[in-house]
Amino acid sequence: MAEKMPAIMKTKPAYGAELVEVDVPKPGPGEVLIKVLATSICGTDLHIYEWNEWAQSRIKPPQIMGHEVAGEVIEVGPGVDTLEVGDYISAETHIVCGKCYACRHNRYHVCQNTKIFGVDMDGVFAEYAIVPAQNAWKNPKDMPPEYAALQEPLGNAVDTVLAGPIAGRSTLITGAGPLGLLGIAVAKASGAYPVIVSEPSEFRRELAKKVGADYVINPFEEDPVKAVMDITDGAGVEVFLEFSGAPKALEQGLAATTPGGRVSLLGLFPRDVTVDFNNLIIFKALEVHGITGRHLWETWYTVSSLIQSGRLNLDPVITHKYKGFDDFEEAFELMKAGKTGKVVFFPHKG
Ligand SMILES: NC(=O)C1=CN([C@@H]2O[C@H](COP(=O)(O)OP(=O)(O)OC[C@H]3O[C@@H](n4cnc5c(N)ncnc54)[C@H](O)[C@@H]3O)[C@@H](O)[C@H]2O)C=CC1
Ligand SMILES: CC(=O)[C@H](N)C(=O)O
Ligand SMILES: [Zn+2]
Ligand SMILES: [Zn+2]
Repeated sequence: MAEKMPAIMKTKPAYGAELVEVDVPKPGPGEVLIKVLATSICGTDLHIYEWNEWAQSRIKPPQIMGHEVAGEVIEVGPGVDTLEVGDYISAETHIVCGKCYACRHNRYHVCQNTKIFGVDMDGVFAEYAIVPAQNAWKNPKDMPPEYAALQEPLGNAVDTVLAGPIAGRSTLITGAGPLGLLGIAVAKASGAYPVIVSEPSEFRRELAKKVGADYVINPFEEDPVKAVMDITDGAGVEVFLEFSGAPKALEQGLAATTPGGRVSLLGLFPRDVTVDFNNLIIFKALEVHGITGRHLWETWYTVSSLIQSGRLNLDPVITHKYKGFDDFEEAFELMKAGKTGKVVFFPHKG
């Protein structure tokens, strides 16, 4: 195996990233080295690429980017007895402590000492990468690597959609970015109907329909609340799933939710948000869930089963595939322009 490898690295505290040659890492105690078979771009990677305020407050360049991955174990570090060479794995990105109040209440997804790989340490946008053995998830051998890499964001979508009953429920999804598209796939696979999607990008509304949305709305051209009321004969939706991070979408979604309905909030807002709590939440007795990360490890079992069931319509979600990293800047710029669903890199050109 080569001693050097290409990697997409945040080399300096500024816009963009660089494709650089770095040493192939060695696994330390409790770590494995994987050959990266597929790795996909997350919205968080875009924040790091663009070097927004959050990224400036959290990322310490130089650092290899990326955290959505599928790979083959090629070397096992000292003390690792749960994995062996040849295992086909993906990785939970939250490295949790197991000791804090949250972890001791089985709430690992909100561990108070969470470290995230690809965010707080070198990630997986490379030909080889280090994964903590405690974060490895073993994949069935026949799962396509591009699906296996998507399990991490699919976990966010599963926790959002399945935070309450969904089968047979009318559902509004605001935001059909990569995560919203995965949310549509999970909602449809789980029996939601109708699935109504509010999304201003025409490109992404078309993707939403391909994934299985029953109705799509352009919130910049028509009132989504009125559209939802027309579709639901004035009742509103039973379930509102927020995947946009847009304050207006939040307000519209709450107004479109039927009294007593359920709300799951995954989208991250750019700033503090003002909401009419009395009339949009309290007097409607809405059930509201904040969603983050993935429940460890039950969400991974659910995601893997959903993929293996064949009921998740993932192919329309994966809009761009790249062999190697040479065109990574094109990939990031297309994603920034909202002209993609999920973007997947296959690092090895052979
Ligand atoms: N809570 C968590 O653990 C995580 C949260 N996130 C957040 O989830 C959200 C979705 O992630 P991505 O799909 O990657 O984001 P994205 O930014 O690619 O997609 C957001 C979509 O919302 C659409 N949108 C904008 N204004 C809208 C409006 N008024 N009504 C309806 N749609 C509107 C945009 O056109 C875009 O397609 C982001 O805010 C991201 O930061 C992502 C990962 C984990
Ligand atoms: C930080 C991330 O983007 C990651 N997908 C997560 O679920 O926390
Ligand atoms: Zn992510
Ligand atoms: Zn903890």
